[in-house]
Amino acid sequence: MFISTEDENMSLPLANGKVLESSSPIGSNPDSNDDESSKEIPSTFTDVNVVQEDEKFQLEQRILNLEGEIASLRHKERYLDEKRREALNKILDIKGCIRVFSRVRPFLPTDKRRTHQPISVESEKIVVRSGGSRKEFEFDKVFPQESIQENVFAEVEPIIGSALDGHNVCILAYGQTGTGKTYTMEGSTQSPGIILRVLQELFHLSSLGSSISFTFSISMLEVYLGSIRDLLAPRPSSRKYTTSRCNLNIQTDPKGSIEIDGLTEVEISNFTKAKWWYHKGRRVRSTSWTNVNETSSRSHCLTRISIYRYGDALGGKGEASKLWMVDLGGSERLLKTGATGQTLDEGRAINLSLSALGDVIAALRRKRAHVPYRNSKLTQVLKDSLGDGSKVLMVVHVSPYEEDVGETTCSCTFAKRARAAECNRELSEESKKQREKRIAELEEQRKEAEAGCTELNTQIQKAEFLLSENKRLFMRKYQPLEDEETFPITPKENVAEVTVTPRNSEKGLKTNVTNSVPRFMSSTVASRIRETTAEKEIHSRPKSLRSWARSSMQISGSQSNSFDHRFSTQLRTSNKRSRYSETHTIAGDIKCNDDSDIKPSVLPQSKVIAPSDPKPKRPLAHHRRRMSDLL
Ligand SMILES: Nc1ncnc2c1ncn2[C@@H]1O[C@H](COP(=O)(O)OP(=O)(O)OP(=O)(O)O)[C@@H](O)[C@H]1O
Repeated sequence: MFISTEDENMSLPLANGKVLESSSPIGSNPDSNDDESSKEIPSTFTDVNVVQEDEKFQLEQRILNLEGEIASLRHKERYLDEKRREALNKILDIKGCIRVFSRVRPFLPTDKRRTHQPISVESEKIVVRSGGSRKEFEFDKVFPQESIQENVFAEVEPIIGSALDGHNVCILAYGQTGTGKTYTMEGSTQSPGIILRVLQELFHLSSLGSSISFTFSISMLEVYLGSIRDLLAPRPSSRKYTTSRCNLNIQTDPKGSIEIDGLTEVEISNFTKAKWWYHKGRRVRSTSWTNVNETSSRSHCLTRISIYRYGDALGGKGEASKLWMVDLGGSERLLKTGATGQTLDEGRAINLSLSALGDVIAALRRKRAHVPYRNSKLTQVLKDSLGDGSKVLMVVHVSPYEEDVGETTCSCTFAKRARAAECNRELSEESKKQREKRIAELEEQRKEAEAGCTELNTQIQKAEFLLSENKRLFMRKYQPLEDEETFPITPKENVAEVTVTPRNSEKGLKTNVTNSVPRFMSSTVASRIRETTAEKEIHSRPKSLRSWARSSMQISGSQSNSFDHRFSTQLRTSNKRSRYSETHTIAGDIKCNDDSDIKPSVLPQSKVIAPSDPKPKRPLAHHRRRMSDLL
């Protein structure tokens, strides 16, 4: 509501919606013709000034209250989110940090060898019968032949939440060659496998209302004959191909985090782009024909999704985690596969690294002081995603055929080594029941906390909307001239703009902004502490994460979601500009038609490239060859 003063014809908001009816000066005599009185400042002005001051104060107060309310809601949200994460973590810990599933491949329509089936499935057990002997192998979950991709994914799904919560996660497909590892991980067009479903779920979960924002990026590599190859590097036609794609080095930072030198990393902003990049990478993977599988994978194919979390709910801190999805090369009896020459070498290399993986997992399970990661490239790459605090899920694939009983037994024995110590097998029936009860309780707690977080998030969004409206009103009324140019950008947004300017100028600009603003706009003690802590963390952080974390720290200073969005856009645009030349060089001849995905931070040891035209091109098949080619 506004009133007009007779003399100045200026509009002013009335506090608490009250209307000042009279246009005559309050407290003065309207009939008086006293000349002196006309020389004095009319009391109307004084009253109007008082009203104006009062309104200004009230508006400021309202803004401060809203800020307080938002801070308190965020605090509650953080608490509930912590509870949710704790409950999920406990559930996964009870279930085992290394979980092992088994999937039995169905008979294929093309196969006639169905005479006698040596494998049977009994509640989470695989029973292998051969030559009068009977062996039982217990798993956390067994998928019989008739299982479909959805059944498998339903069991994988909870671990995705863990990855989003900041844990490193590793999903591995293990098994004899031709038993369906690639089918499980990659699937077909009609029945997509774990990788695409995980990607879809990541985008889905991250889009649900939360104060935490996520960015994802994808990298793909294969461990081939003991060396690491970048599957998303520029095309083979590029001159840089040989040097950039092959034999990458593995680096460990002081905190034990693993980074691969020069590995291409692409920011994926949506599922379609993620899918496109994944298909691009997998087409380059080395495959070959063997007696056992027409398109046998000759390497271990690793897909890494790097997850970056940031937002106020994390108290201004940014976090990064990795989600590895690994289609291991098939363990094989070299005689049986009919491999010779290079294919034989590939088979040997695969077997050696699988055995190294088995040793690592067994050492972790037994909590040995020494874990032999260094014995293969595969285990070196996965080092920080197999050990402490990580969640590992292995799907062991077995063949339904009689003649594969030997390999099936080997695979199941491998799985037995890998299973967590606290697996069901060692528990009595009573303990199992208690364990299930505890899991149900925790699941209940997790759901409650999750619902609470969603509710709080809605409240925060409402309060943030009111806050931004009140701030706009304040700016319009009381700072119209000096802020005309920047309006409707709030002071926080000004701070955000500072993040994209060189670090040297940051302080000065921040100080200026702070000095010229009303008290609700200057940082509170809490926010200053938060910023200082975040800054300290950034400087103690590995170099690779700093640039990103710095941005996220300042993002956390924002107070509205819409602002977060605008800020990210600004940041991206800025990063895009500053890295354009780098992107261009690295991407080589990869065509960029949408550079909005350029990663907001650069892991210095990795190449970051802009996405290409999302129209899949002809398979590159550079390493693809058939046995016939070798003869
Ligand atoms: N659950 C399944 N349902 C239908 N077909 C399957 C299933 N599992 C595997 N197959 C089929 O079996 C064949 C071999 O599977 P796949 O290539 O996935 O095996 P693999 O274990 O990855 O082999 P390798 O280790 O040699 O790469 C493929 O034709 C695949 O489509």
